[in-house]
Amino acid sequence: MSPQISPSILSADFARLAEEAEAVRGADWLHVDVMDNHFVPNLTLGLPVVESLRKSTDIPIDCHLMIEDPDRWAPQYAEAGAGSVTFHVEAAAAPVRLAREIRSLGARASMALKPATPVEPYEDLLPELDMLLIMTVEPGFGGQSFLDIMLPKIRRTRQLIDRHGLQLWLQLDGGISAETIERCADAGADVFVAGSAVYGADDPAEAVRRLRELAATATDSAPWVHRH
Ligand SMILES: O=C(CO)[C@H](O)[C@H](O)COP(=O)(O)O
Ligand SMILES: [Fe+2]
Repeated sequence: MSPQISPSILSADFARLAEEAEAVRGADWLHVDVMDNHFVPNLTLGLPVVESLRKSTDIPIDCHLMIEDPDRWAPQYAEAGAGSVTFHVEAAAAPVRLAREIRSLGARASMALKPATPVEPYEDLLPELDMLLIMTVEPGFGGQSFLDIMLPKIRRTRQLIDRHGLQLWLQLDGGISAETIERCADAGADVFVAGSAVYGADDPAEAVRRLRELAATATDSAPWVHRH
């Protein structure tokens, strides 16, 4: 799959969200970070904002739920019209049931792993998912530095996906920029969240194009691509 970019509105102006969505026209997704001040030490926004954003942009919404009790809340984000709903496995009581429920409501089901959560225990769950999110910072805040120590996990996950012949997307979130995206694409990721690197740029739409181009160039020369 050619690389996709999902700008994170965590780094946007929350008082002008519709305009901020327009500023990244051409992006594949709009990444919305929902934080509850329990699962992570920060508080952002919730369902009403997602419902409003959905009506004010054509860009599909990629909801990243950093909340406790996603089993209760995640389906409501699918019902609110999010195109993709990501829950954290560390918070989910029944991840398989939850992924199936999200899918049954018409959204893509995605599961996130914090940096210290290994992928291997979840190998058998992967067919239930449309996307796996590997956090490349500790969740909670934008603008943190990319954790290079995640690269081996990204490579191992790509190998697992390929070994099982799965179509699920591999998303990274945290510290993705023009400086880091190439090594991430080379390691096997194909969906990239970028907050500060996009909304901190003079021209956010141009920043999205440049990130996509850098990832595509790195992917073209990555050995894993040719195994398909
Ligand atoms: O989930 C997140 C933080 O928990 C954000 O999506 C992420 O941090 C994006 O911001 P940046 O690209 O600036 O790191
Ligand atoms: Fe996020």
